[in-house]
Amino acid sequence: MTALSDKDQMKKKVGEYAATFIQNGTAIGIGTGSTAYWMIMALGAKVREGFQITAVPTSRATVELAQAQGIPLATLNDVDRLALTIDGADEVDPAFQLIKGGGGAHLQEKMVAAASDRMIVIADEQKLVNRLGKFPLPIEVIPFGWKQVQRRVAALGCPSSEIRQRDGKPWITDHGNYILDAHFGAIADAPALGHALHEIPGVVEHGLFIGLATEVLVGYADGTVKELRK
Ligand SMILES: O=C(CO)[C@H](O)[C@H](O)COP(=O)(O)O
Repeated sequence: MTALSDKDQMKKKVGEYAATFIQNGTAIGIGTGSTAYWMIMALGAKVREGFQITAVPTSRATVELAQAQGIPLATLNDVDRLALTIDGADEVDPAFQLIKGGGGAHLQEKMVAAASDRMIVIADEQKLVNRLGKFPLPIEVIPFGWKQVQRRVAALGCPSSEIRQRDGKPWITDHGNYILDAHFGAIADAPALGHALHEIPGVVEHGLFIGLATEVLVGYADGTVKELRK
């Protein structure tokens, strides 16, 4: 097995640490991405030791990973509320506002987080920012007429954006849509921008997570994990 990079070590530490927050007998949301991967692997080990859990996955990729680990799954329609969601992020600011959607799963991730009593964000230290916006903001859009959405996004102060591509073709989300990656630069008022984006016909969901994260766990290069408080 190849050695993990320093960054992957941070992700592994924080993902595994987060799994210790999961309580036996609860229903939880499980995130998507390379940090959530380690939390799901650790959860799989707990399940094999007899832990009783029901997990609502946030993407098809997470369904496959969790199934391979033998983690019992449910859909969001099967549950009333979730005790906890654990998920990664692309950027985290001091007010625990997030940019998510680097993996294009932010639509389901936001629905699952919103149905959860707590959202624990797991991130390596490189994800911490003073102001959101260096990471391009993922916006899930209906393929029909997406250029109209792009114009409206530009009018909100976004100088450039592009449809996410794979192998020269638009990358398609789990829900059959495109992702518009919008380069806003430093975002002065994330809640206001989030509301404005929701006013654009054709926007399905954007990657600004406001008022959802309750706790942030950060993995540092020295191997430590810190729990941030607001
Ligand atoms: O929002 C996400 C997927 O839609 C991920 O949580 C985010 O992109 C962070 O991913 P990673 O842990 O691989 O850096």
